Amino acid sequence: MKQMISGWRHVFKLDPDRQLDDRSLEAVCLSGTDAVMIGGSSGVTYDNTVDLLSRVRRFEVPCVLEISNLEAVVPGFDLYMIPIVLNAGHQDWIIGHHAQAIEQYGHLIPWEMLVPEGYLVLNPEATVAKVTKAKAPLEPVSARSYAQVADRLLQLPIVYLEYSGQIGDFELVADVRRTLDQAHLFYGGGIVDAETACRAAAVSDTVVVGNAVYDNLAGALETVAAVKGSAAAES
Ligand SMILES: CC(C)=CCC/C(C)=C/CC/C(C)=C/CC/C(C)=C/CC/C(C)=C/CC/C(C)=C/CC/C(C)=C/COP(=O)(O)OP(=O)(O)O
Ligand SMILES: O=P(O)(O)OC[C@@H](O)CO
Ligand SMILES: [Mg+2]
Repeated sequence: MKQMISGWRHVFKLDPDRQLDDRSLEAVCLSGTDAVMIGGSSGVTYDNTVDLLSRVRRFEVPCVLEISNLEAVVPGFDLYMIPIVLNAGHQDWIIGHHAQAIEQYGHLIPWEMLVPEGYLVLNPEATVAKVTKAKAPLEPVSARSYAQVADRLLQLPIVYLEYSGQIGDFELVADVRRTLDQAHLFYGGGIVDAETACRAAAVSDTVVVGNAVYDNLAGALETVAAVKGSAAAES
């Protein structure tokens, strides 16, 4: 499981709550990206998730579900990504919903298919920040400390610096990356073209591109080659 993710440099995140026509979806799936992640912080339902999964499954690209809502857990994905929002303002988003999920589905959970993600939500204006009442923005020293909780103390395989909807502070991202021991660093937020993608690729392990798919597909598609042609962040 971790081996699969450690090879990912570029991921497109598709939102079941947004419309994407067949030609655009085909371009995304054949773009050379390493994976398509399906998820969003609001409006995700069982029906719109099944629909998007079945459309992506016409292509060979790996497809994973990022669970944000228990009602929208659909079988048939390659992996299930489980966000743990480390700087959430309420424990529900750190472990509460997770415990409830296990209480409800414990015997049905395919543990080997679950991948926990230690999220740091860093754009206070994003829907995800509002939903989770995230303590954001964070000073670099706090971001580094949260990241080390995820990486060293909890041994999470992924630290996800989430700036959804906004370009991040790449100095902070680089700083966090340098503190990591074993976790893989996902960066997401505001990547819209080759230039922004190269900057993110230089300081992270995996670059996630979401909104640009819907807002500027040509720019979004440029990000694949840009990320894959960039040297990874140094360990
Ligand atoms: C095979 C099979 C069917 C197995 C099912 C077994 C099962 C039920 C497993 C569940 C196990 C488990 C522990 C589940 C956790 C359940 C859960 C609801 C946890 C909470 C997750 C969480 C913290 C969600 C908060 C929101 C969040 C971090 C979402 C991630 C996606 C994200 C940030 C999207 C960005 O959103 P976007 O809409 O783009 O934002 P903008 O509008 O700002 O752009
Ligand atoms: O939508 P954008 O801003 O590209 O962010 C990508 C992803 O990190 C969202 O969860
Ligand atoms: Mg979005």
